[in-house]
Amino acid sequence: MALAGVRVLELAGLAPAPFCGMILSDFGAQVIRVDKINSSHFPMDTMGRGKRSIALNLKSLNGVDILKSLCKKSDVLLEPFRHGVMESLGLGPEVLLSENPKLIYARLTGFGQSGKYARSAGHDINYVSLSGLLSKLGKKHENPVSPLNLLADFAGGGVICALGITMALLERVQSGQGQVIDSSMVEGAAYLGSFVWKSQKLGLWSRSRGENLLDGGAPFYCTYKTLDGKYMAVGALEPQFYKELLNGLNLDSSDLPSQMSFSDWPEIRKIFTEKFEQKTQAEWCHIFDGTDACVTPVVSLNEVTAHQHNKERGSFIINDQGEVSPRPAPLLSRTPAAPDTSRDPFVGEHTYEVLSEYGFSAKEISNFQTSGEIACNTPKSQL
Ligand SMILES: CCCCCCCCCCCC[C@H](C)C(=O)SCCNC(=O)CCNC(=O)[C@H](O)C(C)(C)COP(=O)(O)OP(=O)(O)OC[C@H]1O[C@@H](n2cnc3c(N)ncnc32)[C@H](O)[C@@H]1OP(=O)(O)O
Repeated sequence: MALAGVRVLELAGLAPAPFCGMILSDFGAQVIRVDKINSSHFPMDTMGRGKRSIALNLKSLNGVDILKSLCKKSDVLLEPFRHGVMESLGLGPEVLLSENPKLIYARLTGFGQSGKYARSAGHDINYVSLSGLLSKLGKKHENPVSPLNLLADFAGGGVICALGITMALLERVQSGQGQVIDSSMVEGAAYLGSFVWKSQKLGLWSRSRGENLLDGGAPFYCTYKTLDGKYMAVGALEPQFYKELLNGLNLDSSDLPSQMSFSDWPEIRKIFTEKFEQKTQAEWCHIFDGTDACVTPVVSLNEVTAHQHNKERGSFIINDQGEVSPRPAPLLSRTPAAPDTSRDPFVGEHTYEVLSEYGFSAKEISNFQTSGEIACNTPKSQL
């Protein structure tokens, strides 16, 4: 796998850093999640795939020293706390990079390491709001709506941070040096939205929220309800594809206003709405599948594995517990990801194993455990 041999320490966090760690693990890195000793055995991290867990009390001097020892032999440290937390633990970048100049120290936060909000709490919706993008999301005359917590937490956070880490790993091959990655979800989300800024001159966003080409305003770029209460997604932007949409709907373009006449969009939408309500989703799929009309079914999470296209590509995987999840993307031809199919680790399940691997003696580990600086949980004790 592409990241085989890369050793990552991921300090346990909420959603973005666990996803970043899971990406690295899916593509072959050895990821050790560092949990608190008093966490529940069942971690909040639902993205522990392929990771091992150690439970370490970072509020103790020995706990900090253990983490420092692990960092000396690691390639990447991924930390998810607000600015200042690592410094107050004595684990700031200056300290860890002076001990291991090759370490890549990735800091995945909402607001970044500087600026007015750097020490403030926040969540995805706050980061997307500050990025400018939330102002563009939602329906006409309604409040902005956040698209689940996908945009900042996962796209602008987990994925962008993983990109930063892989770029830093690549650069390190030449320079032999690590570096600090300041991955702000506000900036990551905004960066993903570069098209929104850079396409303003095309007039794509000149109207109010929900009235533009790609924000639900256009009747040929939105969803429609079908006879059986399901939905179809329509993305027939270009005239040649729009023509195919009209063909499928059995409409004659000469009976309709022009595609790009903004003022006629409500009328066109009404006609399309009435049409789509006349057939079931399966019937529409039968009509549109294999055409260039850019019309697809809105598939639910439960239906996703059964869809023929996804099936043919094996786009979703099932783990040993029968849980469905997306297969890691993208597909690398020679060194594809090979996601682990076993269950996620319990908190502290691998403390003993990992500390032994990193050179601690059985006696030291036992002493740390007795003094509450680490916790070792065995799978047996969880049953
Ligand atoms: C009814 C309950 C409802 C809860 C439901 C929860 C469901 C979750 C579902 C996922 C939701 C995802 C949502 C939408 C998100 O947006 S997640 C993204 C959140 N934001 C970020 O990750 C950005 C960066 N992080 C942060 O800003 C903050 O960590 C936070 C998320 C606001 C949380 O703040 P807070 O809990 O105060 O933590 P921090 O200030 O970061 O400090 C962490 C404290 O924990 C300590 N700590 C850490 N590891 C250890 C350890 N191993 N051992 C001992 N202590 C440890 C740190 O030292 C620090 O302690 P202290 O400085 O506070 O004393």
